Amino acid sequence: MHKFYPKKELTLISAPFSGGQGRDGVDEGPRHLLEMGLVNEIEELGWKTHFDGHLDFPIPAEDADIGKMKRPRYVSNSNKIVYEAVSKAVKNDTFPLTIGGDHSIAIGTVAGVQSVYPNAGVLWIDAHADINTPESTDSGNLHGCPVSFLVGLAKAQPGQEDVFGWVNDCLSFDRLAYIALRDLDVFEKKIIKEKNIIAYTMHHVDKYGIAKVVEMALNRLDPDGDRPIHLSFDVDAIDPIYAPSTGTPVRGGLTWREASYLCEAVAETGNLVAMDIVECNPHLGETEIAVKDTIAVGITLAKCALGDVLL
Ligand SMILES: NC(=[NH2+])NCCC[C@H](N)C(=O)O
Ligand SMILES: [Mn+2]
Ligand SMILES: [Mn+2]
Repeated sequence: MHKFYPKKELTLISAPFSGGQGRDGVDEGPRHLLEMGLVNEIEELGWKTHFDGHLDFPIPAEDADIGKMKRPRYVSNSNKIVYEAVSKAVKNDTFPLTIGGDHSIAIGTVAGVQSVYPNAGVLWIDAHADINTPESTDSGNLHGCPVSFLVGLAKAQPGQEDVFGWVNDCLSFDRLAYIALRDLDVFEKKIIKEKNIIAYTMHHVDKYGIAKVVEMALNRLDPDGDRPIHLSFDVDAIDPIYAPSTGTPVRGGLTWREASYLCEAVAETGNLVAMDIVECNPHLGETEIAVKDTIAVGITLAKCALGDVLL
């Protein structure tokens, strides 16, 4: 029996949002995941699935940059909607599986889970750390910043409109762990070291193997084995050989099986309470097969995390 969701019910939250970065198409990710049979695959694993349709994110009439931040009001308002959907799902004792959309939507998913499980740990699987602050970001793209809002590093500057004021430092540094990192900005490296954030790069995956890395990450994130775990999975953690259709691909990533194993191992803890699958962009990719592969790996990750076993 599932520790947190004994009814084995799931709410599929579709967040077709692309405002956290500049490339069109990532908002089409959810539609492709659904068309390739995501719901059916989940239900075959015995999860009763609720799906109320795609979330709708109104575009603000006025949305000037704030400092370097692009589309700050759009990102903030949309995340409030994601937050409500996720916290409602958890309160109804249904597993929130959120499909994006770009990774900025994890502001809402993590804050939503934390509102019900304030001791939950977050496993952030990504080539990137997404912990830039509105000051440290080079790109101004908020999908590179969600973690900084969650851990309270991002603060509105004097005289600036505080559009993200509602995200109140819900995550402590010791309840965050990274796996698959390989493309960090200077500030991100500095803050990970300074705050002693649990972080396993691809170097560690090479050195210890994925099984040991997941074990070490979980032991540090959840020393007593009783913490709810939120898995936030950016498909660019996976090598572009397997998942090419994503906005910021980085070579040298997880293999298909390493990514699947990671999800299986998290499922085995029985403590998984929420999952995000983000950054599938069906507009990117050289061929139709490239797009299909990327969507297929997204579906595989969900299945593995929801308890699918090979035999
Ligand atoms: N969720 C992502 N794919 N993030 C990529 C972030 C890239 C870069 N670090 C930035 O701040 O813009
Ligand atoms: Mn990311
Ligand atoms: Mn990434």
